[in-house]
Order: sequence, then structure tokens, then C-alpha cells
Amino acid sequence: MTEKATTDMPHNKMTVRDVSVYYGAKQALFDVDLDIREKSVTALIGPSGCGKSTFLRCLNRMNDTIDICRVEGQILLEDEDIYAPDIDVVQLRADVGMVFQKPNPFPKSIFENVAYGPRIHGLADSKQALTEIVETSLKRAGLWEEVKDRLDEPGNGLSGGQQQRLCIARAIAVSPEVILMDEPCSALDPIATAIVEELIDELRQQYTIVIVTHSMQQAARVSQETAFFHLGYLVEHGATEDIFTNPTDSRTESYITGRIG
Ligand SMILES: Nc1ncnc2c1ncn2[C@@H]1O[C@H](COP(=O)(O)OP(=O)(O)OP(=O)(O)O)[C@@H](O)[C@H]1O
Repeated sequence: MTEKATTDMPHNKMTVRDVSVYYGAKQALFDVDLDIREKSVTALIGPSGCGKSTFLRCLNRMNDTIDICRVEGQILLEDEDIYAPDIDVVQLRADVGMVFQKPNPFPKSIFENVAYGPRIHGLADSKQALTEIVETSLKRAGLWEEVKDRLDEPGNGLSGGQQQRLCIARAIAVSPEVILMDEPCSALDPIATAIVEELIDELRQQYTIVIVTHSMQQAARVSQETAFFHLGYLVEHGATEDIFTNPTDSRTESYITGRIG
């Protein structure tokens, strides 16, 4: 892989070293090294099946839920090894939250969707504290004004774009450091997509974001860093502008110019 030089030395929120992933006997990722910059959006791009989602799921151990999946190598959150035997995986998934392709609110009210996580993690010691967390999270997810008068209504009664922002609020409510997004706009119309993209740009002030996207335009619009995967290898990683205007590897160039994928 080619790691492009950056002038300043930003802090890395997550550090990935030598990560390989297998589904049974089939290897899906090969020796991936990646530094994920703090308070920045890193886009994972590449042709279908190249391993983007597999890689994303390594970052909060969602692959643990797939029986045949085995992860080798090291992944640090700050300086903590997230695959260490004593790691509390439930806490890890709060610290490294996830938003999925299809909005998946719980079949509960808007309020309960956001309150559920803080309640099970014991983050609020009173009803008022919980209400404050819900309000702040919905505000940060850019949804408060649209739902403040109907918090008791079902979350799945919202539009697709609102549901996705509700899922973002749900992730925010448990005070994550990193938010993983797996094609978060692929089920949304262009207007809802634009709203979520704007939101992602605001969220990076506070959170580190890693997003899988099929859309190179989206990667160019929302990310500061881009990692290009091909056939299970991380081919190239660097500043988004460099990857799109001056890629080092011919495979990256072929992909961004539409010749592969
Ligand atoms: N649960 C699974 N069991 C077996 N193989 C899997 C599983 N999930 C993914 N794979 C395989 O791992 C490889 C990488 O898949 P992955 O979904 O990570 O790629 P991707 O780049 O995210 O693809 P897409 O863009 O199509 O979503 C593929 O060959 C895929 O078939």
C-alpha cells in the first residue's frame, strides 16, 4: 500500500496493523494497515466485494457476530487493543458506534430509540438527565426541530432520511468516539442524502467518522481521507483530494476514472 505523506502530524484515533480477515477458508482482507485520523471523515471506497464492509465491521468487532469469520492482526482505539480478551464488547460498540445501510430504528417511540442506549449503559441518573441526553443527541443529529413535538410517536413512522438521522442520534446518545457508517445514504433520496452528508460534515467536529460508500462523488464531498480497497487489499490511502486528483497506484486511477468496478 502507498501511504501518502501529510505535512502536519494529525492524531490517530484508531490504528490498524496487519489485519487479515477470513470467512471460513476464504480470505477476504489481506494484511491491512491503516491510520484513522481523529475528528476527520475517512471514506472507504472500492469495487463491490473488495472488503470495505468487512473492514468496517472489524473496527467495532461486529464480525464477531458472524460465526465463520476470523480476524487476525491488531486494531487499537487510542492505545487500547480492541481484540484483547478483557475488552467489554458492548462498551466497545458504544465507543465505536455504527449506522447501517438501511435505517433500522427499534419498534419504539422516537424518545425511546435514543434513550435506550444511555439507559442500559447507565449514563443518566435521573429522568431529567435522560431527557437532556435525548434532546442533545437529536439536536446533534439535526432532527430535533422536526420531532420535538412528537417524541412519543413511533420511530419507524418517520421518513427514511429522518429514520437514518434517528439512528445517528441513537449512536450519538451513548457518547461514541468513532461512528462507523456503512453506506448510510444508499436507501435515501437525493434531498435526504444531502441532509445526511451535511450532518456528517458537522459531526466530524466532535467525532471520528469512517464511512463506506459506493459513490465516489459522496466520498469526495464528505471525506478528508480516502482509502481505496481492491480484491481484499488496501491499495492506497491518503488525503481525499490527492486520491481523486493524483492517485499513486494505477488500480486507484482505474477505479476513480470508471475503468474498474
Ligand atoms: N458473512 C459472510 N460470509 C462469507 N463471505 C462473506 C461474508 N460477508 C462478506 N463475505 C465475502 O467477503 C468479501 C468482501 O465482502 P464485503 O461485503 O466486505 O465487500 P464490500 O466491498 O463491502 O462489498 P459491497 O460493496 O458489495 O458491499 C466478498 O468476497 C464477500 O463475498
